[in-house]
Amino acid sequence: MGSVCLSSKAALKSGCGLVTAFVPKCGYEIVQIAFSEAMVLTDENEKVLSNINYNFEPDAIGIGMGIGQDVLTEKAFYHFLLNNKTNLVVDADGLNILSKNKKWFSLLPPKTILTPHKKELERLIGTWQSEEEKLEKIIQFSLEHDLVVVVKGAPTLVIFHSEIYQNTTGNQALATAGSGDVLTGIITSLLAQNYDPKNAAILGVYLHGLTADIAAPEMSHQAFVASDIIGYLGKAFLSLEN
Ligand SMILES: NC(=O)C1=CN([C@@H]2O[C@H](COP(=O)(O)OP(=O)(O)OC[C@H]3O[C@@H](n4cnc5c(N)ncnc54)[C@H](O)[C@@H]3O)[C@@H](O)[C@H]2O)[C@@H](O)CC1
Ligand SMILES: Nc1ncnc2c1ncn2[C@@H]1O[C@H](COP(=O)(O)OP(=O)(O)O)[C@@H](O)[C@H]1O
Ligand SMILES: [Mg+2]
Repeated sequence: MGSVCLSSKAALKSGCGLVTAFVPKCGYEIVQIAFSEAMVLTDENEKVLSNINYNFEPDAIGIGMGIGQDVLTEKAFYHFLLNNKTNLVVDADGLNILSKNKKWFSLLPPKTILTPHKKELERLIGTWQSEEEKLEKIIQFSLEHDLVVVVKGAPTLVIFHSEIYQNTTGNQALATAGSGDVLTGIITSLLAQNYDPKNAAILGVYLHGLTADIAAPEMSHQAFVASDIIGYLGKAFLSLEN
């Protein structure tokens, strides 16, 4: 549930106006207490997502953080993809479920943003023997399914069709639990604010890293945790204006 709190808070503190978290019943109090600014809708199931539905049209959706891979959730994810037309960011176990059902790539809206770390990427596109082969496979994957791929790492790359953007911010302070969940919240928020998916990914990755560059000299790499990324977003946005 922590990953949902982190990505919801990151989204609201990246400038979108409203955030609704969709969680199993067990998550209702947790999210509302952890982050009262988020609205919370619950699944009918106590423990896992079994039926993803809501009666409003979000501007963007981020899905996958903390959702696990229960068979009920896989089925719910499939039905969600069948009906969804909203701009989408898929992360974490959302990526892992896609990797187990590769035919579902065709259900993703155009320019859907995927945010795999190295292991999630391997599950999506298979293994590679060199950096060149890895990039070729991702470009092929992006062209074939019209996807924006955020290749998380040091440095992070954003790949869209045959375009490769290398991020210039960030440091080892980001190697901490939940920092990817926060990144998904930031990118989803920018997508909801009408940034083109490629630019939402590029700007989101840049801001995410920038928080660590600003914070590390003030609080060390060791003591920096995912919530600090959220805490330093304001300074990161302000530094863009200089
Ligand atoms: N506070 C929370 O609630 C958190 C929840 N999280 C959720 O936990 C679930 C599992 O996420 P994980 O990413 O931990 O699990 P994964 O199973 O996707 O990745 C874990 C394994 O992948 C490999 N791996 C991960 N990153 C790698 C890298 N950069 N290079 C090489 N190998 C790597 C390692 O073998 C590791 O054991 C997700 O749904 C995620 O959203 C995590 O994001 C952590 C924080
Ligand atoms: N040494 C590093 N330098 C820069 N960024 C890093 C480093 N290690 C990890 N990161 C960043 O931290 C984030 C980790 O994401 P992820 O593995 O999904 O974390 P989690 O699932 O715990 O939220 C990615 O954005 C990655 O680029
Ligand atoms: Mg992650």
